[in-house]
Amino acid sequence: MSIPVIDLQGALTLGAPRSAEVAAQMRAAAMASGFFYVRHHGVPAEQVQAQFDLARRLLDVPQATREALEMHRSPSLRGYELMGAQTLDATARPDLKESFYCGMAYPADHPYVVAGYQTYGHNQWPAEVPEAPAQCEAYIQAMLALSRRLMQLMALSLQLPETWFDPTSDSPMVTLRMIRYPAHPDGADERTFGAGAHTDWGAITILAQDGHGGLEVQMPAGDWQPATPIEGCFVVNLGDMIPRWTNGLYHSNPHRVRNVHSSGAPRYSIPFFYEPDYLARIEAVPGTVPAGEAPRFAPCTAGEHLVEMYRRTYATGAETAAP
Ligand SMILES: O=C(O)CCC(=O)C(=O)O
Ligand SMILES: [Fe+2]
Repeated sequence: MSIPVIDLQGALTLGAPRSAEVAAQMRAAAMASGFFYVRHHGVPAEQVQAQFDLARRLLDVPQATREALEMHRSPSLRGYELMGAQTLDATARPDLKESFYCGMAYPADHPYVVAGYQTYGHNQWPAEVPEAPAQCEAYIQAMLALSRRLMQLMALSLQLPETWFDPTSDSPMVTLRMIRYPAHPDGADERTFGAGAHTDWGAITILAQDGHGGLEVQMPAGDWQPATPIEGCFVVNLGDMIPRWTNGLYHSNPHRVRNVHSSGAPRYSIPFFYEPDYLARIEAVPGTVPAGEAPRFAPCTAGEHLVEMYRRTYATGAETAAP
């Protein structure tokens, strides 16, 4: 089994002619590995390239800046993740990666910012990269539009009205992360990873990766397959909220990274994590719980779920954090 490429041409707007065909392809992928590539996604190649250039500048700031803007200094866990700070697979060594996190610029008087909900507001930007806030906000808006459309196609794939999930997206929790993986060390043991095996926690992840490769996905049979970079495509994968929403019909599969194919160069990747509104209730949608059976997951809010996942993978004891 391999990871399918889904062509979004003719399916990028509500009711577009290829929507049903694309929804059927999504359903098949979601019931298998929970991973697929998207082609003709509407985001210009130049914008993606510019984001990689920015990632390099953001991660090249002096170490003192990275430490001063360390993510746990921000109530919403935005800023720099230092090398080795996260352990995505609790049985492995700390991840060999560093990253910069940012999110949507919600205004200070937004009720969720006022309430102090994690992931709302409070970005930390390095003075060395003055173009970062505006450029990241534009990229986030492009990713958010694509995420919302993918959620509409997912609704369609579940025989629901295309707009079914729209009300859960009023004030979404979104995280943009720019990651750098150093070359995998020579002689590294089998417990060493750039990102240890994990499932994503949210709804949809849209990943831009550079040309090196290194991402591997665990297929339903248990084997690990490379998610080889494909020019012009994003990798999309489903996070843990989707099995909750679909009573386990759709999957969020484990994946991991080892930067072993880059001939010693660092690997950059830019995942965008789309999660619904903090207060959105995540429970099985109609048609997914067989008659006479109880739902497989207890209902929860999206915020409760996310906060718990950050707590589990960062060793700092902070109440809240994202893969
Ligand atoms: O870098 C990658 O290719 C994947 C990163 C990832 O899985 C994550 O940040 O959740
Ligand atoms: Fe991930």
